[in-house]
Amino acid sequence: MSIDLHDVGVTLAGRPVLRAISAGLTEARVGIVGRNGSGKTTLARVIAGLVAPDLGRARIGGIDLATDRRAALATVGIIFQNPDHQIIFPTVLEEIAFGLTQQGLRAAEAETAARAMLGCFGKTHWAGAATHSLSQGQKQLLCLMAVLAMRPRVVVMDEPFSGLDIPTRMQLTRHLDGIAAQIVTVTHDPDHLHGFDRVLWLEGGRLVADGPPATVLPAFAAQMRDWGESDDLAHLAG
Ligand SMILES: Nc1ncnc2c1ncn2[C@@H]1O[C@H](COP(=O)(O)OP(=O)(O)OP(=O)(O)O)[C@@H](O)[C@H]1O
Repeated sequence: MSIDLHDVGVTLAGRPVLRAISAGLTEARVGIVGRNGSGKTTLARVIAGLVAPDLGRARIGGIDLATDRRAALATVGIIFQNPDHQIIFPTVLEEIAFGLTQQGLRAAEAETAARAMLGCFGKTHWAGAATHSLSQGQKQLLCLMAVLAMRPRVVVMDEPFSGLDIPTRMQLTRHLDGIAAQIVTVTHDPDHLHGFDRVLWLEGGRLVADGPPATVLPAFAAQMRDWGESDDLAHLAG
């Protein structure tokens, strides 16, 4: 898929949060890095069609997802930073089946497809489990399965590893490695972007670097270290 961002600007509560972001993203794995408040989540939401740019335009495969919600549901899935903000149903099966019914499947078809998705991850025994009883890592995996069940061509993930212990993170990474969809991952941790094809670095809502991880990540890490060692809090993102 081609994610086309052309001069994207977003203003929230009277403040510019994204400014003149332009990029054509066709790579399979794209990372978005930046400090707290740099605009990463907002850009992820623009790409997922949840936030319409105030300036410029954002399209995926030529479709403007902010105005065509039906196309958005069929094309792109988003996994939020906190799975508790995403999960709404009492059981795992219902949670996965919901998106499928939204896409037009009958209840029985959706349930069959949801069970098949659980099977892909070796989790058929989770079907009747109460969603509130899952650990954070299990909830992240549930959100991933719920999104993948809808067969999106693009998956946007906002800090998918926050709050996960190392084994859970490794398991989730293995699952993600096998996914054919284009993945856009937001993170402030360069270590989470091994094997990625391209990295966008945001600072104060602007794109300050865009290129291969081997170029962008060392520069980003060096700048973060510099600011971390400085006592001048004027560097803090607002
Ligand atoms: N709904 C909103 N209304 C007003 N301001 C907002 C809103 N959402 C985000 N902002 C502001 O926009 C800026 C960018 O926020 P965003 O969440 O996109 O950054 P981020 O890089 O994802 O941060 P973090 O790493 O802390 O999650 C911040 O200054 C934030 O306070």
